[in-house]
Amino acid sequence: MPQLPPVDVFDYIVFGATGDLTMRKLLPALYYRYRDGQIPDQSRIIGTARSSLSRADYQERAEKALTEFVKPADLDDATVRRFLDLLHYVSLNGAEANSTWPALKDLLEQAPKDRIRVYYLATAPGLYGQICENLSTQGLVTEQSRVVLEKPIGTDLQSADAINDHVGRHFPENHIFRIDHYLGKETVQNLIALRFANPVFERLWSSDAIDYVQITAAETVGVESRGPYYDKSGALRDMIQNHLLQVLCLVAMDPPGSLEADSLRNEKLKVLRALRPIAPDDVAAFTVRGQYARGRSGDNTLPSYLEDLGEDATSSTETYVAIRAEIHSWRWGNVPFYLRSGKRLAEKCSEIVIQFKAAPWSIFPGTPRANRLVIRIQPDEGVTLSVSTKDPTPTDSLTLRQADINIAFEKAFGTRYPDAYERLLLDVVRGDPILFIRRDEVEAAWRWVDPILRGWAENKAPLQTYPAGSWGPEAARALLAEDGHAWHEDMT
Ligand SMILES: NC(=O)C1=CN([C@@H]2O[C@H](COP(=O)(O)OP(=O)(O)OC[C@H]3O[C@@H](n4cnc5c(N)ncnc54)[C@H](OP(=O)(O)O)[C@@H]3O)[C@@H](O)[C@H]2O)C=CC1
Ligand SMILES: O=C1O[C@H](COP(=O)(O)O)[C@@H](O)[C@H](O)[C@H]1O
Repeated sequence: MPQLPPVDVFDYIVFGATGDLTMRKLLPALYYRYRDGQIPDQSRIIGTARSSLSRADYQERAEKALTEFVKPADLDDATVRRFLDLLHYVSLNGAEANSTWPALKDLLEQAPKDRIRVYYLATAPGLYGQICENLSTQGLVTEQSRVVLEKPIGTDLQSADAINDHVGRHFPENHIFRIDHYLGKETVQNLIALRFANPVFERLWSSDAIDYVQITAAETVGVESRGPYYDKSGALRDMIQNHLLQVLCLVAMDPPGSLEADSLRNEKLKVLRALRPIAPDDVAAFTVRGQYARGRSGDNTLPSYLEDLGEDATSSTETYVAIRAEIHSWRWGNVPFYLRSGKRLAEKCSEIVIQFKAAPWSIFPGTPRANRLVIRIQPDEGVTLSVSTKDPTPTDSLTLRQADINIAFEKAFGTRYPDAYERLLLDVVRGDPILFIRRDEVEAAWRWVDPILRGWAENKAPLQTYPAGSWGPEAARALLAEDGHAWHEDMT
């Protein structure tokens, strides 16, 4: 594999450094980039959180996280030791301008002033504005500083605006990196290549040839230890407002003029603004919200969401969403985009299904079958085009059989598929914003989501239940059946 060039020396300051995201995703991603020689040894990773820990305690936690979340074959003792040497820890309450900030200031000022600083905010979004204000008051925002904001930014348009305004008072827009890790997934980036480097697809990419589109992000895991966050968020804010809408933008946008960040973002924004609003009174017709009940997987009983939350919990938070979206544009008139995401579903699978229209007339026996393109985001990243071919079984007539043209990327290219964060974390150091979200995109996404949340809050769509380990509520099947369509797992 070609050696990637190292980035410039940097200080990565992670707020929320003891949390789930840092341990499960950020540290493993930085480890892989370090192992591959992309991170210079003089760089530092400075963890901060309120917990009182020594540097050695933090290094110990980080080592445990690497053991748990990096493939054993990729862990090499000497490299792990050298990586742990990059780590520092400062105990600090990001929400308070108290006496703990000077410790961070002292540490940062040990490095040359022009060193790249990345402030990564992996805390609850309600803290983003205050942390940035404190950084600014302490004189820690240098010309070479960037800030990374994790999703979801806010809980609705109003709170997102307030956060963006607050952060924007201390960092210029081109130094604010709003991360959505779905954009860092190889197969999501590959959508751009697939669509705009292969005219064979782009020429068919509209309502002329496409019947409908499905975008799914299904998880088998439940809410895990993130109950306190998730119960206030729910699947619509956690997955649809950001990840699925971003994927929808890449599927639906017009060709950007270039690979410049703003060129791409302008096209995505047009899609978000063309989404047909779903008014609170329409949520029953266009959305399904569900929560997992106790279910089964093989011989195992799977707990309900309420059991996962803990003793005596009550909640009407949705762990599943399905939406019939429409894009009001010349290209996509009359093409439904079905979006769905849920926890404790039957399979872990994120994919896009492009269902083409059938031939208008068939000279073959039986009902004509339409082509289908499936873009597998994860796992088993790849693309499958199903086509009709002649059935080779000797018969006296020419009958058809479905077959797949399949590319499994890892096998085809013989390379490991890096986790999305590996790419994105170093894009921030390089100052490359193409895979990050601009403020107006976040706002347009909330503008579409807010009325749905309002309709649900007014109980205009009942909360359905579904057994853990299933494909979600029956009502989600009915949502497609009304259009004469079916979810991928039900397609014949
Ligand atoms: N976990 C995931 O898979 C994903 C998470 N995200 C986003 O990342 C962010 C973090 O999520 P996650 O790691 O799951 O959350 P956790 O609850 O696991 O971690 C929160 C972190 O913030 C720290 N923290 C809390 N309050 C303060 C404070 N006042 N000052 C400084 N640090 C504080 C906590 O440490 P302490 O208590 O010691 O202060 C802890 O390190 C959220 O915005 C989430 O939406 C986005 C994508 C995926
Ligand atoms: O942002 C989030 O994403 C994960 C799912 O990410 P994936 O890369 O495994 O598909 C989800 O579990 C989490 O709830 C959400 O906050």
